Order: sequence, then C-alpha cells, then structure tokens
Amino acid sequence: MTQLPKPEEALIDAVRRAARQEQFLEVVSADEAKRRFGRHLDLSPRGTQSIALSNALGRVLAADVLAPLDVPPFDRSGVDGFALRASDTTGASDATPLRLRLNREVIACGHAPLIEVSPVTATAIATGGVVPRGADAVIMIEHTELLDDSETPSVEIRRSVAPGQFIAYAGSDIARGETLLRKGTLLGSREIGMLAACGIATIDVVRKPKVAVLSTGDELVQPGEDLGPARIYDSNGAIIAAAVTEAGGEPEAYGAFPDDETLLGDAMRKALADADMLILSGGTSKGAGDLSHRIVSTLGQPGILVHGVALKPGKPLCLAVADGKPVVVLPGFPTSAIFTFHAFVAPVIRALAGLPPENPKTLTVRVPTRVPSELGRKEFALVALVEGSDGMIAFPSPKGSGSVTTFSQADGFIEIDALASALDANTTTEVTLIGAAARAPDVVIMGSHDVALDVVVGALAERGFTARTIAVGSLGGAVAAQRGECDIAPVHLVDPQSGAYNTHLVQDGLSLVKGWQRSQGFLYRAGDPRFEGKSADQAIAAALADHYCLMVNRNAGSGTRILIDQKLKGARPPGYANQPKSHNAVAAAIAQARADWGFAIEPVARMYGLSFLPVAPEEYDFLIVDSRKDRPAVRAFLQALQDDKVRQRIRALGMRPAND
Ligand SMILES: Nc1nc2c(c(=O)[nH]1)N[C@H]1C(S)=C(S)[C@@H](COP(=O)(O)OP(=O)(O)OC[C@H]3O[C@@H](n4cnc5c(N)ncnc54)[C@H](O)[C@@H]3O)O[C@H]1N2
Ligand code: MOO
Repeated sequence: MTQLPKPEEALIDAVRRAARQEQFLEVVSADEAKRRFGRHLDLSPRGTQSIALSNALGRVLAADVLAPLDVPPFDRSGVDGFALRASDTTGASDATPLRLRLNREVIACGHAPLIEVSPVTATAIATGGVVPRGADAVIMIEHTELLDDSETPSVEIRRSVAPGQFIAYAGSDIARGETLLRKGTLLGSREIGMLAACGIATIDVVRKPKVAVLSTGDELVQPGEDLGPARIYDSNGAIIAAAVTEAGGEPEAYGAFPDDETLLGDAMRKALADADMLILSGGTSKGAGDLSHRIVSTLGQPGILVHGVALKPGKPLCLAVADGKPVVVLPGFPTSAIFTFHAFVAPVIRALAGLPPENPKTLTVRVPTRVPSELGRKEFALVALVEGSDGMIAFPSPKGSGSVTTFSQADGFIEIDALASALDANTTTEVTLIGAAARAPDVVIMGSHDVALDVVVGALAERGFTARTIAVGSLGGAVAAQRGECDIAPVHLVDPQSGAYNTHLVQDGLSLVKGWQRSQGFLYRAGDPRFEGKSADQAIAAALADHYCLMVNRNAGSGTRILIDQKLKGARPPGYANQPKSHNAVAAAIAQARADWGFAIEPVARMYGLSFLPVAPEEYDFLIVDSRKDRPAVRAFLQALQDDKVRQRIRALGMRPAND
C-alpha cells in the first residue's frame, strides 16, 4: 500500500505542480516563428464551390469573372424625349425652331423599335428605350414642342444636339469580355450588383476554411451561463470565432474544456478531424495547464514548430502543423490571444480563404508618455489615438495584456524594439491601425471616470457625436488638458490648502465647468455588527480598534485617497497597502469579503449591495480646454450638462447636478 503523503508534503507537491513553468522549447523571434510555420503550411485554398448569387455576400471569388455580355446590351436612351439625327437639329433654337415628322411608333422600355429614323424624322422614346436604327442622338422632351395642328404629326425642335447626346452605348458600362471582378475579391453588395447586371446567377467561390476554436481552463464559463465564484467568462472563444469569420473562415466553436488530458485530447482530435485548422487558447505556459501543447505534439507530423516567441504580448504562443493542418495554441491572456491571432493566424486563414494579404495602414504619431518595455522581447503597445494641436497623439493603454479592452478598444499599436528598455516620452513613431473605424473621435475626455459621465456621453451619442474617454485619473486629466491633449478633463480634487474642489487646477487656457456632487462614504457588508447603526466616524473608529478588520485603500493621487488619509489622521490599519484604482474594485473587494471596509461613492455601494455611511460630498467638475470650446462636440457636451433629461438621469444615479 502506498503511503499517503503528509499534508505538508502534499502542499509542497501541489505548489510545485502549479508553479512549474513549462520549459519553452526555444524562444525565437517573430520572423523566425513565421518562417518555420510557413515552411510547413500549404496556403492554397481548400477547394471551390458553386453558389447562388443570393448567397454570395461575404464570399471570395475563386476565379476571375469575365463579362459575358455588354451592359447595357444595346444603345440606350438616357432621357425621355425623341430619337433623331443630330444633323437635323443644326441651328435649332427657341427663336428658330425646326420641325421633324414623327414616326408612327413610341419606344417604351423593354420593346425593340420597329421603324428606322430616316432624315427629318423623330421617334418618341422613353428613358431606357432602345435607340432605333438611323438615330444618333436623343433630345430631351423639355426642348421640344409637340405639334398637333398639322395633318402630319410633328415635333418642333428648339435646341441643336450633338451626335451621341443622351445615348448610353452598348458596353459603355461593362464591355463583354472585360475582367469584371478578380479572383480573391470579397463579394460585397457592390460586386453582387455588377454580377447581377451581367445575368450571372451562380458563382464559383472559395470553400471557407473550417476552423475549430477551443478554449481551455477550469475557470471558464460560457456567456449566458451563471458565473460561479472564481470563474470568468470565456471571451477568447467568442472573439477568436468572430475574428475567424472576419478573416474569411468558418468557425466551429467548441466552447471551453477543463484541464483534463482525456477530455481535452478527445475534443481536440475530434475537432481537428472535422476542420482544416485548430485554434486553442490558454494553458500554453503554466505547469498545471500545459496539457494543450503536450496533446498537440501527439496530433500529427511534423508537430510543434514554435513554442515561445520573443514578443510582448505573445511569448507563450505555440505553432504546430499536424498532418498538413495548422494547429495553434494562443496565450490565455485576452489581448495576447487576439493580438497573436492577428499577427500569426489571421494571415493563414485569409490565404486558405483565397483572400489577399491585408496591408495595414500606418500613421505617424507622437507618444507623449514614456513606455517601459521588457528587454529581449519586441513589444507592441496598444494605443488610443487623439488629435493634438500638432498632429496625432498615441496614448498607450495602461491595462496590459490580461485585459480584453486593451485590444478591443485600441485604435492601433506601436512597436518597441527588443533591444530597448523603454520608448522615451515624446517619441515620434509609426502606429499600425487596427479595426475598420480608424476615425478620430469628435471629443476626447481624459481624467477621472464616473458612472454619471456615461449619461452625458450617451447624450452626445444620441446627437451623433463620438467620444473617447480615457481614464487617467484627475491629475492625469488636468495635465492632459494643460498640454492640449484632450478637450475635456473630468476632475474631483480637493485643494488641501483651501478645502475647495478643483478651482486650484484652473490655469491659463482652461476653464472650469461645474458637473455634479457625489457622496463619498464608508462601505461595508450589510449586517456587519462592527458598523451597523454607526456614523462614518464611529465606523472608522470601530475599524481601527479591531485588529482583524481589513480595509481596502485607494491609489495615491485619487480624490478618495485624500479623503481617506484625512479621516485616518496618520493611522495605517491592516489592508492600507492594498490600493486599487477604482470605486468598483473597492466595492468588489468588500462584497467578496477580501476586505471589510473602504471608501467609495454611494451609487457604487448600491450597485454592489453594500451599506453606505456618508462622509463628504465631493465635486466632480470639468476642465475645458478654451481653444477647443467651439468644437461642435464640446458645445454639445456643455449643452448636455444643462439638459433637463440628462440632469434627471444623473439624479437617478444618486448625484446632485450643479445649480440644482
Ligand atoms: N510566472 C510567470 N507567469 C506568467 C508568465 C511568465 O512568463 N511567468 N507569462 C505571462 C504571460 S506573458 C502570459 S501571455 C500568460 C499566458 O498564460 P497561458 O497562455 O498559460 O494562459 P492561462 O494561464 O491559461 O491564462 C492566463 C489568463 O488568461 C485567462 N484566460 C484564459 N483563457 C481565457 C478565455 N478563453 N477567455 C478569457 N480569459 C481567459 C485566464 O483566466 C488567466 O487569467 O501567462 C502569464 N503568466
Ligand atoms: O506574452 Mo504575454 O502574451 O506578454 O502577455
């Protein structure tokens, strides 16, 4: 009988297993990774299929399409009027009209003409009618007068016309035999219109490559299901499946699998059998979850080609080919996963889908802040673009590759060389744009975020203005406003000298517009006997008296932190060093009992079902950059602050709009 390990040994063993970093085979450069992968890939499309034009939207043409006929198929009148010979109109004017005999025919659309237009005659014709034999021009009906007084029906011509006037000649739109659309064209509504004009009802398109998408991790829950404690939603599965579609592939979403060798192995083998390609995410680096690449190495030849790339984000990327089919394990971090997908995987899917490579657009930008970077890894920093007075400015996202929004809300990325330990502040560099909507926002709001700010931004959106809000804190916003890097900076900082809010931040070129008051206070879990029935000051005293009572603080520089320090009068209770950057993080820590008390604003306390003891009203105002005041979106912002409906919504969130 094997002896069970003592609890201490079991613990050490579990930590060893959890902490073991799977050794990367060999960390290579991005270029080398692409070369190795490319050498074993067949990038030709996996066949074609013939489909109805009505189903062709979003498909890729498998071959050039030559126009099978002329469009228009005949010489066609572009106006309602009379078909005639231009030479019969020479000298005609209002003062000297000429008379032409009417042929006994009216040419309507869809009817072939029967009578030739001989000299000094004209035939009535509709827009779109076939120009009859003998005619070489059409005169608009407005420049004629029908004469019904004579025995022979005639028309008076009051303008001279040039040969060819108002005739769209056969093939002038599309000429028979010309290359209408090229192989590799993505069929949109415009292309479909051209094909229909040529009478094409079925079309050969590239068969979409089938791409199986699997997520791995015990913590993952599918959107729509209940989120248990310590769980997160599987966002990689959804974003990768959608990005596969954008790249021209057909995703097969398999959902998430726990770190179980048998379950995951079976799922991967089945998925790969049905697909042209397999994409996994997560579990590429850590010991407990390094199953995926162990399984990948058993799927087929030649197996793993790259595991570890000198990139940030993307170091743990694993690229493999199993019996001709690409298999990729993307890092678990959401931004790392989708960034490496676009760099290494999307080009492969595009090629299999018959699409040409994408040529990303770049822009020269200034980066105002210093961006630290890890030596030895080429780093890509995702940025938000803002229009400055001297050109475009790129602000690196502070959130890192573990966040979803770092990629999803970025306008592009800048590159920092592997040999640099930072990009200096105010460097001019190139940004590669991502996403289709690389349009500068109408208004840039940088500073402290607040839930009611979303109400004002929502009112701007209703008026058709786009806003970019960048949460950099009150101080960061004030600095950005001074430098003219934003239009509006929301701030809530108390002047320690005067006790007044925000007025001390006003400088030349800036004005202060009052926003609203929000109530800051002491948060705790409802029913906590240490705090129930007390005032905020009594609750703080109770917390300080109890050594087991754990606080959650706020980051230095935040308005809330200034208030906390005032109230603590130099005390440093347990938890003081835990300093998250938002009201939400404070409330979540208390709600989940990782802390017992902290300071935040009332609406956030309510949102998390926490009890709230008011401490002080705080003024949330806006620094406006004077030189940008007349921009329509800034004016709309200021109007929205006065709007009754907007103010009502702000009140409903528990704030008091200024001048209420
Ligand atoms: N001690 C070290 N820790 C880490 C290192 C390191 O070098 N030393 N590398 C970091 C880097 S860089 C990355 S990138 C991540 C990659 O980790 P894995 O690829 O092994 O991914 P996981 O550990 O499974 O997950 C990381 C993170 O991402 C979340 N995740 C995973 N799958 C999904 C999904 N489908 N949807 C949403 N989020 C997902 C997961 O819960 C984790 O939070 O490792 C660093 N650590
Ligand atoms: O390489 Mo990780 O992918 O930095 O975030």
